[in-house]
Amino acid sequence: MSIVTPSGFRDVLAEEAAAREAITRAVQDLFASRGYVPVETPTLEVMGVLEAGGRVPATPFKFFDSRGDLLAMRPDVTLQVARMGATRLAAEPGPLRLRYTQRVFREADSDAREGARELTQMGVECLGEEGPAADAEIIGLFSEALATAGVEEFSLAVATVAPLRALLDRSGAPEAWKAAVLDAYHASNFVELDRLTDVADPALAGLAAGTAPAYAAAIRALPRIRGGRDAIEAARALTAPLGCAGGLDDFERTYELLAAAGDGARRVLVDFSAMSSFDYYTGIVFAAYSPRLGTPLGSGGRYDRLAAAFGADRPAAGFAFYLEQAMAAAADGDAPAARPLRVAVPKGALNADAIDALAAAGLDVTGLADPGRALVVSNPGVDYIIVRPSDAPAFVALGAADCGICGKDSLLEAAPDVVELADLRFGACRFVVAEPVGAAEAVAERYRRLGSIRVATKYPRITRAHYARTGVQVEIVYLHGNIELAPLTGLAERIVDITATGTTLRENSLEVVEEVLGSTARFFANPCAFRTDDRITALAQALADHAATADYAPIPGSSQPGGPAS
Ligand SMILES: Nc1ncnc2c1ncn2[C@@H]1O[C@H](COP(=O)(O)OP(=O)(O)OP(=O)(O)O)[C@@H](O)[C@H]1O
Ligand SMILES: O=P(O)(O)OC[C@H]1O[C@H](OP(=O)(O)OP(=O)(O)O)[C@H](O)[C@@H]1O
Repeated sequence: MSIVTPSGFRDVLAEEAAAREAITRAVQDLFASRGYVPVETPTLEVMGVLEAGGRVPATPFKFFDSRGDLLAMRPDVTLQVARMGATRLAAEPGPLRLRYTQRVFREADSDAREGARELTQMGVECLGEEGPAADAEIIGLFSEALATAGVEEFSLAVATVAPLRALLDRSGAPEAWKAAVLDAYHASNFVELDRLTDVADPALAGLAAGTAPAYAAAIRALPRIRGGRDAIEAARALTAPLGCAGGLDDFERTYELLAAAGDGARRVLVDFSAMSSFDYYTGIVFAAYSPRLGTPLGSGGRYDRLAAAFGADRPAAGFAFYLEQAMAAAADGDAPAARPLRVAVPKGALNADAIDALAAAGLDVTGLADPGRALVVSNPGVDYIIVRPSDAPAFVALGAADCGICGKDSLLEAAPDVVELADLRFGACRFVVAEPVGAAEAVAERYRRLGSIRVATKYPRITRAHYARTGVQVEIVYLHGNIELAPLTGLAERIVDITATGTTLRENSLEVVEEVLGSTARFFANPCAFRTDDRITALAQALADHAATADYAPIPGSSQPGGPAS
């Protein structure tokens, strides 16, 4: 027997437990003073209830009970409160102001780190109220709660989903295109959003058929709008001519109420990219970011239609934040505002072009091309962190770097929570499936006989996704390099690997049997850094401007110069 806690779970000892208790009491007292009453929700929820809300956060613990119901340990409390409001509280006239402190169970944030799987959420839900005053109450209370928890430095990125929903509804676009746009929004993938909204591109012929170009252009521009009241004006100027500005008047009124409350406006940043990973929100959405942390403190929004999914129509809004995140953000340390921008720079094949691009974007790259054995190069205003390209996503997602550069292949493989900001167009290569020349019959025979083929790769996630799409059974052999060796030595029948010139395949008598995807280098940022540090947006723009004029080789075999990955 191993005498340890399960992965991602831990004991909390007295000193920390006392601090947690004090913060919890202070925050719950604040909620109580505003008329919120306590509720508790069950640890387990029927999976179908969680799924009724749309996208659910990954929950690591799902199982069938003795009655055959599929249950999950709650990954979120809002869905449960909406269910409660639509069932046992359905007859209560309301408005209902509910507060809670609950443990939630989540899959660790990334493959790169085995994080906590049990976290403490504190939050409120207000059922039965709507309009700007109700929205301002919730956002203002969120700000006060974080301050009460000891978080001094944070910003609240606030938006409304109303204009995006209206643009999508009126765009005339096929459902598949709308779903792809929402996915790009949810993933904070500006590069993919730009690709999808380039509806004149023949490559999108089927997916975007019938999409009105003016709506596509507005959908592309909207998430780039951020600022104060001027940002609301800009969103109105963009969407009103298309009849999609509904909801912005209320949003502006909410902003005014927050501004009148003083503290609110100092913290609030209007940012139309601030779409949460949940898609049940119908009006305001917001998330709190600390410049000290790589992941948000918490988030919330208005979800008027969620209760309807459970059979009762009732407007609702709320928020929740993580106690553990608030305590980490409140910890002492250097004020990050004054620190240099930390950029993860790939060594290897992408290094020289990355340095040229950063120099063209105006950064001081002195010493970066020849750092010797140094792994960090510090110049005025910027620290370069020299990483293996496949590690760049982890450094940025976990907040050790503010932003970075690596191939789209490395991003797809790591699937990190980052904001993909620019296609830098260098490092063009393509992923292919290859096998020894003349082996086709033997591979087909093996598949007939055994029902699967062995595929060697350095990219198991990309490979698994490709075969899931094509419906072929494979056994993945994970290698770290010289993948071409696998079929030559009998370790596997095929490989999934990068090719650029095709020389390596040719010299090892391998031929391409399928195309998987194309890849170019990307500039990407930590979501918190992106929303708290303006230098990142400026750098992304400068890098994109440079990429637009630079003369890079296109993705081999692609008609689009430096074209995007699929
Ligand atoms: N032959 C190639 N031509 C063009 N681009 C390439 C080629 N091979 C790789 N790339 C691109 O350059 C990136 C870095 O490649 P490099 O060979 O430096 O990485 P690596 O040594 O394999 O590092 P890691 O093991 O961290 O992935 C790849 O992720 C891909 O985006
Ligand atoms: O089509 P080509 O221009 O010949 O390029 C293809 C080669 O480049 C990459 O290897 P890399 O240099 O990254 O080494 P690795 O095998 O160690 O990953 C890839 O894995 C191929 O081996």
